Amino acid sequence: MNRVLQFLERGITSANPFLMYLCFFLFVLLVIKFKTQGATKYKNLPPSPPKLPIIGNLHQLRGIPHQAYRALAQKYGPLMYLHLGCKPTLVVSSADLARAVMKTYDHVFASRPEMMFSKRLLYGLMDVAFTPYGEYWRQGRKVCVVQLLNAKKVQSFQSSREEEINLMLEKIEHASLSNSVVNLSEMFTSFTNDNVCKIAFGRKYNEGELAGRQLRTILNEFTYFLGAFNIADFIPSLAWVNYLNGLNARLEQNFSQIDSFLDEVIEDHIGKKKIINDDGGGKNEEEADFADVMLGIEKDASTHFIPFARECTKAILLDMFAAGTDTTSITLDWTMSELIRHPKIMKEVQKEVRDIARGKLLITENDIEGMHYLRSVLKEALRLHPPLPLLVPRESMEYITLQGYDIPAKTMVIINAAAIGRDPKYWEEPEKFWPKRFLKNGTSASVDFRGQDFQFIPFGAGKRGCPGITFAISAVELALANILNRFDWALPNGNAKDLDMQEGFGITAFKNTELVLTAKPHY
Ligand code: HEM
Repeated sequence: MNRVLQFLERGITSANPFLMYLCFFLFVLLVIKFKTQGATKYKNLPPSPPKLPIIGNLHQLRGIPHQAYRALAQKYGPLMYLHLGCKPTLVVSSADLARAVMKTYDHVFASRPEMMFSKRLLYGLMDVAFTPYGEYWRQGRKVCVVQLLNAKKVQSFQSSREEEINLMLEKIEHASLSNSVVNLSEMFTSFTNDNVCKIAFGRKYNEGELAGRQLRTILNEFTYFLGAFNIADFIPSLAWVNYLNGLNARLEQNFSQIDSFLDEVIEDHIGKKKIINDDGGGKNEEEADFADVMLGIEKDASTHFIPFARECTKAILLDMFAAGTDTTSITLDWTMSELIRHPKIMKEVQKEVRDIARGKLLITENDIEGMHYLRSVLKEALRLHPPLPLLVPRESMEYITLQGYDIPAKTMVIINAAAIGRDPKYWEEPEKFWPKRFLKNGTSASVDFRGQDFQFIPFGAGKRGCPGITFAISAVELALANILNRFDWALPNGNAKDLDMQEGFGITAFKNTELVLTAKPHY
């Protein structure tokens, strides 16, 4: 969010002198308005750093947001009240407070703030992840869980997952036999995209190099907008800057590309005429994928409290894609990066995997059951590198007091899962990659990520907690076990300790540079 100043600067300097004067005039008006505003009616707000007129605390958020919030929390405490422009924001940075927000007062904090870019791209927030709390959210989430994300469903996708893993292994083998390096980041992205596409849309939508690249570019742009800093959300009177710097045009272009893609998916499904009812009562239940189910619901509105329109179908399909692909491939990226930097741990986990595989070329899900060390490695990577370090922002639905402080209704709530995952109060040697902490007799043996242990919340918790945990974990474990079983991995050149571990800037904490390795077949 330190981008706010650069952003304004870019928008303003690219304009003509008249616009610069207009801008200055508006700024003066805004300062006067700010100065003359009555004092807030809440006197006992949580601690807050000093703020500036108009931008509030935005200027204090330099660099990667979760790191900036963590640095501020070290000074102002785990419950901090910021003004991000005009948006009052509560930043939570301790496990106890996260429990208060996501468990004790979950019913108060279960909504999401409205952000303009998400609203435009998600058909007016007709999705699940960004939609406000209410009956529409409840029903949308239920459909996703019942039709796609519950344990039984996830298990039924096993063969599809294994097929995709096999294809990834073949690609890696091909690269290794031709002495080429393997761009693992790219492999993980296409594996997770294909896995979700096949299960949710019935087929892959990236066949052919060009189509694949185009789809990925469109989706990258989409994810960028979901996490982009939008001046209009925080200083609405400066919304016009987005016209000047071209952001609005880019947004519209992205929306129209995504909409065309979803039209194609839907046309394919209507063409196949295998629409079923969401209660599973239709004829071709066996063949039906998630898109079919959504279209069935659209047709059969009588089964629902709120009728689903075409926009709802599109938004929810998009949600599954957006929520389920990047997060999963980022997890794989960081896990392999940590293993490369820790060769001893890499050897230990490979030994466990290979002892269980006993020469099998394709590990199946049944084999994973006994791989406790592999699971600890994955947990440790999620602890140090939660793919959504600030989860997805929440919003309070009514006034409440927290630890004696006033929290007004409609306060945006940011939970710093990344900072909590490294809090020395809960973690021994918190900065160290040490998977054994999660093993039997380890210091965090009983700690899990399913939303009961608030020091470890990479998937969030409570009503808005991630419903895709089982879907994600089954793909990640299977992919990891197989690539560790089949290949020995190394950096093409250089010392593993020098591997770039910088994070990129966005809603997801992706690795700033791609992970490129050499793979040597083990068998
Ligand atoms: C490693 C992979 C994943 C991670 C780390 C992750 C993490 C998260 C987090 C932190 C949230 C917000 C939780 C909160 O506000 O308390 C979330 C929400 C959500 N996730 Fe995931 N997720 C992953 C994979 C998936 C997958 C595979 C799907 C579906 C295919 C999915 C679907 C969703 C949905 C629909 C929501 C919104 C829930 C709501 O607002 O009610 N996620 N996820």
